[in-house]
Amino acid sequence: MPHLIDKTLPAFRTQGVTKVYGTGASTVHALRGVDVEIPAGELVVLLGASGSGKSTLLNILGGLDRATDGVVHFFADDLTAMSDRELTLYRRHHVGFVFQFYNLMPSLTAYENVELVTEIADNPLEPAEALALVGLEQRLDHFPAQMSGGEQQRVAIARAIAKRPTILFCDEPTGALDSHTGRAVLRVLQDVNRELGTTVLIITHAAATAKMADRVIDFADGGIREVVVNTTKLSAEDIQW
Ligand SMILES: Nc1ncnc2c1ncn2[C@@H]1O[C@H](COP(=O)(O)OP(=O)(O)OP(=O)(O)O)[C@@H](O)[C@H]1O
Repeated sequence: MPHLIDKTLPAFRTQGVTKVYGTGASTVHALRGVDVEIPAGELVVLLGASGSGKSTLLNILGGLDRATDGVVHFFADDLTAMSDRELTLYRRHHVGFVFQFYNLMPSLTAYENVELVTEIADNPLEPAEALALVGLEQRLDHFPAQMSGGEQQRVAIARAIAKRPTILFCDEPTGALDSHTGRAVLRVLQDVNRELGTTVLIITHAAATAKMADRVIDFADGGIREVVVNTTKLSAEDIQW
């Protein structure tokens, strides 16, 4: 699989992406023909009611799942034409994930949790450097149980960015956090986008998060209801919810 990235192309272009789960009476049409472009380098927020298809699209863009129909381009590469092996390489080289629950190894320190990834990546950040980027340079030797929820989520972000992904996907990254801590986590995601140039996609139920985005994609019933391109953006600390 070629890994040359043509910066003149959008990071993602989808055409007619559908996803159908199940068969017969239990069929669910999770995506009903999604056409969307995500320019490289943007911070994009996906909003929409529960069950509207946001996570399904994120999982398809992230190579965790496959579309039932339609085409997904990642720069010049067609993800929908890739073998399972190629999709694994795509995830390994280009994609970082952050989820609502941090999924850290409880028996490993913050440093060791990040090191698990850097040991198998090409040209990674040093674990200490990744942890410093999320403001945890003082917590390298702490175990998850010794850290707050917001700190654990920042370790999870450090782990995701340590392999220098092209894209960082975040599914409800502040869902388990109070608004003050959530803002600190959003600030880190904003810094990753600005300082590393990583394209960042955030799914959230906190609609105010849209104010820090370059682009807001509003989902409804398996499709895109509206895409708004913001002319001005707020800093994460100025967001209220
Ligand atoms: N593995 C699966 N098997 C069957 N149905 C599924 C599966 N995953 C998702 N669905 C269904 O697909 C639809 C879209 O789900 P999805 O998780 O993408 O929505 P969402 O917008 O991310 O929701 P939420 O905000 O609650 O996370 C829902 O009706 C859901 O029940």
